[in-house]
Amino acid sequence: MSPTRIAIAGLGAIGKTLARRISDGTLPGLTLAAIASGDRAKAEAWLKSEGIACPVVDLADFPKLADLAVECAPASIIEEICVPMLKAGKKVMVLSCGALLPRPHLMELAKAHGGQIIVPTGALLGLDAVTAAAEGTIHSVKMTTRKPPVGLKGAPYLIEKGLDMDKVTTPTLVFSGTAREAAKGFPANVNVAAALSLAGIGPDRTTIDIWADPGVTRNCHSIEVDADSAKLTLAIENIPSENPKTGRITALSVIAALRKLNAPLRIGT
Ligand SMILES: NC(=O)C1=CN([C@@H]2O[C@H](COP(=O)(O)OP(=O)(O)OC[C@H]3O[C@@H](n4cnc5c(N)ncnc54)[C@H](O)[C@@H]3O)[C@@H](O)[C@H]2O)C=CC1
Ligand SMILES: O=C([O-])CC(=O)C(=O)O
Repeated sequence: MSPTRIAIAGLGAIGKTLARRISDGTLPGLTLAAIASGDRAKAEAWLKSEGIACPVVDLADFPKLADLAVECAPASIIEEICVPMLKAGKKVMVLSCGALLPRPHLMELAKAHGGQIIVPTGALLGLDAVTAAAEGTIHSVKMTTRKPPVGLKGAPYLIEKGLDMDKVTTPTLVFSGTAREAAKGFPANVNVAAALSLAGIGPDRTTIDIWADPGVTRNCHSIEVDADSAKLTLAIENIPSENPKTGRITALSVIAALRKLNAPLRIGT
């Protein structure tokens, strides 16, 4: 069987970890085929320093070079990454999944051309159980996120409300609303809420409270799901990566999902 060719869009905290792990050959049946970066020269210099041989290309070139593209770039360029791949009937693994909520046409494009959008569990946990519960009836899904203020800095919602994260000295509830509203107001901070909503009862019935908490050093998410099959109480404390907004486990979740693509034994839903 020929190897599955993987492209990476975005060579940041997640993309660099992926590039290292795919190129070192520890993921059977996968090869690193292409990378797209916001800064081509910087990307080429980093790849050289790591001894990774991989072309840096334009996003439009992905469909001819790769079978699956991992989107780990700013949410604002999700269309540029997904549209060419999906039109070619290929797969895209999307990390900026909050940006999927206002873009149902991307799912339609996947359906029309036989492509697929894969949202990995990412910085969260329990999406296996939530998707299983969704095959029955889920009554409610509530999430609480608690991050160090620096992990929320720059969010459009905070800027709009004039909330300065440098001035937060006590735990502060900065947002309470639906996953859809959270994805819009915090596009680089709570993709996890979007993933949870897509797994369960959708972005308008999934709710989230976001706390800026100077007392925590990790990105903490807790989830309560009430369903006719089970009651779930889930919690994760993510150690930040080189990007304080992004937990280290996110790239590992992508690697685990990629490993499952061709695995002879597949664990979990
Ligand atoms: N679903 C989940 O559980 C999680 C999702 N995320 C999301 O994943 C995405 C990536 O996260 P990080 O790696 O931490 O971000 P990052 O900011 O470290 O890296 C993003 C990279 O994209 C590059 N980029 C900018 N414009 C580009 C373009 N036109 N083409 C290609 N690359 C471009 C930037 O130069 C940067 O290196 C973010 O949207 C983040 O919010 C992060 C953590 C968890
Ligand atoms: O917890 C993390 O590490 C990242 C996070 O919330 C997200 O992007 O959704």
